[in-house]
Amino acid sequence: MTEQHETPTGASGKALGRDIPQATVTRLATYLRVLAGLADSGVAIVSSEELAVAAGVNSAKLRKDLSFLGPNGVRGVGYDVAKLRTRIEDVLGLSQGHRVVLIGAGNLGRALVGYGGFGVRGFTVVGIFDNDPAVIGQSYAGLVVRDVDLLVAQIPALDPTIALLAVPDEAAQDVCDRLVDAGVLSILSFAPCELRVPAHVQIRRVDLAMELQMLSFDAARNDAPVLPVVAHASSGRVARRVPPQNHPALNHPAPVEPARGRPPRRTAPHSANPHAATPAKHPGIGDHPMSERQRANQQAGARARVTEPGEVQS
Ligand SMILES: NC(=O)c1ccc[n+]([C@@H]2O[C@H](COP(=O)([O-])OP(=O)(O)OC[C@H]3O[C@@H](n4cnc5c(N)ncnc54)[C@H](O)[C@@H]3O)[C@@H](O)[C@H]2O)c1
Repeated sequence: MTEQHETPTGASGKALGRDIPQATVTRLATYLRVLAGLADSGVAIVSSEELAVAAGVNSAKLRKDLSFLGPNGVRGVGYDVAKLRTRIEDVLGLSQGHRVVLIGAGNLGRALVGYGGFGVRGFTVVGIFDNDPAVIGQSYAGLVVRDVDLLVAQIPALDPTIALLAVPDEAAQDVCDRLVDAGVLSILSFAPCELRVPAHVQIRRVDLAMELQMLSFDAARNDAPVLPVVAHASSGRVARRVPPQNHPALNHPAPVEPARGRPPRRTAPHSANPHAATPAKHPGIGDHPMSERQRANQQAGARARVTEPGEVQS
């Protein structure tokens, strides 16, 4: 995500009476996503190592991030998933949920309001505005598109906390000004142009073309073939998928001969060709019976990695 302007201290920092670095806020959103998955799997307690692995950060960074939330977790036991989730939601200002208005019911706008993931995360679209007579009055996601000329008059009743801007570039500043006049304090713009807002208004800009350019640059810099890539929507971090055989998790050392005198270690039968590229088995997984918690955590970790297999941070 391309950050355009932000107030120096986010709402989360204000809520705690202390500053939380923006990078930490971004990672908190990732932890929240992982915790939601753990909770769905019935996991009640999670260790910092498990949570860190599932979130794709090292555990020291995770502990540092969570230290901004005040006392959390029990040494040697872990974090209470439900409590930590509630705490992060509080800090991110998500506890009450958000009411969202969309301006621009075109290709992108309709896709956005049709995306079910916003509602699950507490973002409810409460109003849609457009200026095209052919679009006004149409229904999307159960909402009738309103005339943008009524925006300033109708915003107070809708009481949105966030506005999504999905209008063409040339209309973006005018609509942005109207939103500010109507008292909207947070705007997420998909128009790639710069927008001017007063200092008390937070605006973030999603410039997908710029994200693609950054990936292009990354590929050129590494003089590598362009590989499938993933972008972390929550963090703006860009990652490159690497071929599975290059994934660090598969770079296990070669088997070591058992020490003389010790009983040989039981291993899976070798393939006929000892040099065949069989996938390395992750130590520990499958070797020992797992507790319910470990199994749930493994699933959660796997799920978290499903969208990011073989990635390395660039
Ligand atoms: N579609 C994409 O994949 C995509 C990707 C990245 C960025 N964007 C950006 O998102 C924005 C929207 O793109 P799109 O493809 O949905 O465009 P679109 O033309 O399909 O939709 C734009 C909508 O905005 C409405 N509109 C125009 N002027 C308006 C105004 N003054 N007030 C209210 N509504 C107004 C139009 O009637 C239309 O319904 C653009 O700035 C575009 O650059 C789009």
